[in-house]
Amino acid sequence: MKSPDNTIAFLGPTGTYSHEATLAFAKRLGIESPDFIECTSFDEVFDCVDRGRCEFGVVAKENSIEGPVTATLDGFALKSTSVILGEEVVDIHHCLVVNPDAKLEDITTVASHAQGLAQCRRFMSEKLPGRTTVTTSSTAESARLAAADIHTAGIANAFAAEIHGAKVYAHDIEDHFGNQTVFALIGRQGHAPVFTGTKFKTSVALFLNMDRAGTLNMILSEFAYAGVNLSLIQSRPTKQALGDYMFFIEFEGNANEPNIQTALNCLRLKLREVKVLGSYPIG
Ligand SMILES: O=C(O)C(=O)Cc1ccccc1
Repeated sequence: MKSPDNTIAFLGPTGTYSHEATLAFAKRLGIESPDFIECTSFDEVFDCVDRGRCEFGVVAKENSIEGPVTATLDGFALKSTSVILGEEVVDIHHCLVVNPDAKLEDITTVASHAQGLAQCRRFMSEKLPGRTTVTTSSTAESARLAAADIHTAGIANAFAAEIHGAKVYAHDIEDHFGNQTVFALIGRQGHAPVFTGTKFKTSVALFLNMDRAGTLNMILSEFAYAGVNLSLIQSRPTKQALGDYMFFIEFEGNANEPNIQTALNCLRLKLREVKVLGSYPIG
């Protein structure tokens, strides 16, 4: 039986980009022999952490081509009580992976995680036009499918191809040079900080009272007045009613700094909820 301590949940199986981020976090945390829980979705990672099945989880937060990972933002904002403890940037180099006996003309279907498919649209329309696309739970899962079926190609990294028995047909098939994804290390609500640093970033989810003119302007003014530099603002539907949105905001600084506490307390007076998702070192 695994102990929750030193156990990290991530989007599996072995060979995903999440796995790579998880190994980097384990190293930074100084965990010598971590136990892992391989999940089939970011939702499941949140569940594992929220229910105390593991101490840590790893979720993809933002991609340089596709932008914020909406499943993760929704997890933080609407579902989970987990907090962000740190970030790790992973370089993403996708390969087209196929069964060792497959030729390109055998391929009728291209499978991958939604992020993988979205990051390789140009390659697919040039080299594999008109093929059926299938969304898999992860990139490494698509390598596993490709290894088992001569007609299915996957989009995954070379390590995933190697361990799941697929062959790399083409390297670096992503649409843009410098494709990177930021992963978040998460822990249960109230988890003590695990990383130290000099520069911090804070993530918050803001829920409005009602749809009123000037609310976004008011939110931005509080941050501007406190001299807080925003690095991300994203609106997401609350899923309560059409047109009902919340804001996911990230800014430089730590939630325990006085000017930031003042800004957040002012927002608490005017908004339905201010959920601090975590302050963690960057850079
Ligand atoms: O499926 C994976 O490997 C993941 O970790 C999710 C993902 C997919 C594609 C780019 C970045 C993260």
